Amino acid sequence: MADKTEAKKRIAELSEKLHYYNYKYYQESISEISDYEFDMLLKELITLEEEFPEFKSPDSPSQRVGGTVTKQFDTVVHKIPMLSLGNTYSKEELEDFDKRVAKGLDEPYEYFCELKFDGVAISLHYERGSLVRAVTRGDGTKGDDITNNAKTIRSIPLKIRGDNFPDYFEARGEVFLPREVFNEINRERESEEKALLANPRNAASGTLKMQDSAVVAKRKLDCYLYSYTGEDLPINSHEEGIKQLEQFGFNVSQTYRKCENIEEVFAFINEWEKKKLALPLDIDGIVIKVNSIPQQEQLGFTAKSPRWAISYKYKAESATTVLNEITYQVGRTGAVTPVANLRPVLLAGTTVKRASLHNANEIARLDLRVGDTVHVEKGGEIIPKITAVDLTKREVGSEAVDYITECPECGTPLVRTEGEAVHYCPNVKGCPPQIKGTISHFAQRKAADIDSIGERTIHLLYEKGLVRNIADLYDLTYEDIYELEGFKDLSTKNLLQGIEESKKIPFENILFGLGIRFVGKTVAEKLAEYFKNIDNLAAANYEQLIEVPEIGERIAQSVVDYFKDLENIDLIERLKRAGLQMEIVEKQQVKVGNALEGKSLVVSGVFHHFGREEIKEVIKQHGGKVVSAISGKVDILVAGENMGPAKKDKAEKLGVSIISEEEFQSMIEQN
Ligand SMILES: NC(=O)c1ccc[n+]([C@@H]2O[C@H](COP(=O)([O-])OP(=O)(O)OC[C@H]3O[C@@H](n4cnc5c(N)ncnc54)[C@H](O)[C@@H]3O)[C@@H](O)[C@H]2O)c1
Ligand SMILES: [Zn+2]
Repeated sequence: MADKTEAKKRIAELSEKLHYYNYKYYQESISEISDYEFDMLLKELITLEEEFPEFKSPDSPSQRVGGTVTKQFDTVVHKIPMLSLGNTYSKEELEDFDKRVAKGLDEPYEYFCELKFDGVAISLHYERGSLVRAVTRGDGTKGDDITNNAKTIRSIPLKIRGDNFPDYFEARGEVFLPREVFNEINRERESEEKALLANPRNAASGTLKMQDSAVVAKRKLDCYLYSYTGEDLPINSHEEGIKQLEQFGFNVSQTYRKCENIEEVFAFINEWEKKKLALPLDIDGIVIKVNSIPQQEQLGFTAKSPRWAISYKYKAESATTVLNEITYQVGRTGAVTPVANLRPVLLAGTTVKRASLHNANEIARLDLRVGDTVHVEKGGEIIPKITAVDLTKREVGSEAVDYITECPECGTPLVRTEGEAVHYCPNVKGCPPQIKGTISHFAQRKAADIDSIGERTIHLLYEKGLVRNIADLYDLTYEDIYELEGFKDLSTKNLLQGIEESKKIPFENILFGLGIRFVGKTVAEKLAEYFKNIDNLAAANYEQLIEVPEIGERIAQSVVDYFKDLENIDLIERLKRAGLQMEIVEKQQVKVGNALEGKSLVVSGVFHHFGREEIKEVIKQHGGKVVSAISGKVDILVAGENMGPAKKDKAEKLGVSIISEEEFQSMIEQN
């Protein structure tokens, strides 16, 4: 692009776009475009700015770390800036990097390679061996003080191991959400019908900026450290820093490798491209660092990143194909999901024919039309998605998608609640996929656990008219099942056995299995524990329901609505008669010690070594009783981080003894 005016215009355009995506990404933890698309826009900007330096502004996205500090936390100025990393998706550019290093040093050097963990950067400050502060990267020069949130991460040591440490140092690394935990959170959110979290990185970033550390603690974040930083530290190489972090007791991922030359780096890259799916967390590439610290100093920094390091990013695999048709799926709750039916295309080793489109907004955002040529991408996720439309290939006369107005399965007009993205079929009790979905929801492992009944069997039972709701399962006879296609004596007996076994399943699981809207597994447990049996729960009114800890308005209303429906009451009567568990069985307490015998305790705040429920359990195991409110009858208040001052005042006034988590631990360890 030689034209000056055009270049100026494009630079302004790119800068504005990148500022916007940065804002979304760092402030709201939302990715509106893929990282690859973002990086390509940034690359275009850098190239243009090199050609036309007169248009490069000091606050260009090419010159600064993308984040900022927020108002909700105290601001901390970094003693040593926290920078970004240059990145590339191409091996040629990596070779160019190696050439620049060779030229800049003019002596032998080696690399230290690490995985590029896809999370959020953090700096942990240690004074005389104790954690005093945890800070986000922010804009690179100053970040947010998120110490309380970081302390909920159990692998971060509050005190480091050994006694040979500098007065002050920083351990820098990446906070992340393990993929398993992420999936678990989303399964839970799905059953509560909350919007799903987009990916583990954005979820980790959103979590770290939450105001309530107790909620953060539940999210089970983890952290890998990869940099030992400070002034005049007694180390000569990055490798020595890593070893030092390990000795201090930090969580260092055992995936790094020292490489003698760029060929070994390439081997490392290729190896992890295959192995990365087996890791407990997502990585988006490899970080290559010059190992020697004096050499790092010699190479120095640009405004935004070190010259002695670079990240090689794995490109999410993508392909181009044609959108043949949009079909619509109806789920258990009646939610309608549009599905893109594609001309089959090979992507990341599998043939892709379909991609999820989420909802009507997504179709509008992509401005998708039947017949369009589209880009599909498969990142860490299993289900491919459409990332963009190739407008140059759009056929003339193509028309915007007319979203369906009636349920494709039962013909009922769809509804869309104000402010919600999703359309629903309201015919809960008559819409086939909703009925079948309700039954498979009930049969799942976390609910009634009838593993001998799969989707296919449910379909057959439905088609034969044998099952219209979950209570019908308990009326099934040997003959009913034996006559189903594919069933023999043994499989029939197995299915009946599975149904019989479900009568022993605890009440809280059955309650979850009923599929009351917004009542996920955790909520069902809370309700069961509080109301003890189904009759109490059915009799509870809205006010009583929102009294229950962690039960919000939406859930309370949904429970009230459920039990108002006489068909549901009838269903529950039938389940009771069939012999299902409709009340909780109090757990037998395992006795571990008697240090707290006869004492009443209140727990408050966030704990480092225990989860909230866990500490209550431990108290009971040692003979203590857990109560929820401070009163004159309480003996001990176990105070975690971030305990409310009002609670503390009250406890002091009433003469309740207040102990720390550490004191609590030594109390119970004494016997
Ligand atoms: N999709 C979007 O809308 C959007 C918007 C803004 C940024 N982004 C993405 O974020 C990138 C910019 O973020 P960035 O400036 O943090 O750069 P970066 O994430 O590409 O690299 C720097 C970061 O890598 C992390 N890291 C992980 N493992 C590391 C290791 N072993 N050693 C050192 N650092 C390690 C650190 O957090 C460090 O801050 C962009 O390139 C883009 O891919 C995407
Ligand atoms: Zn329907």
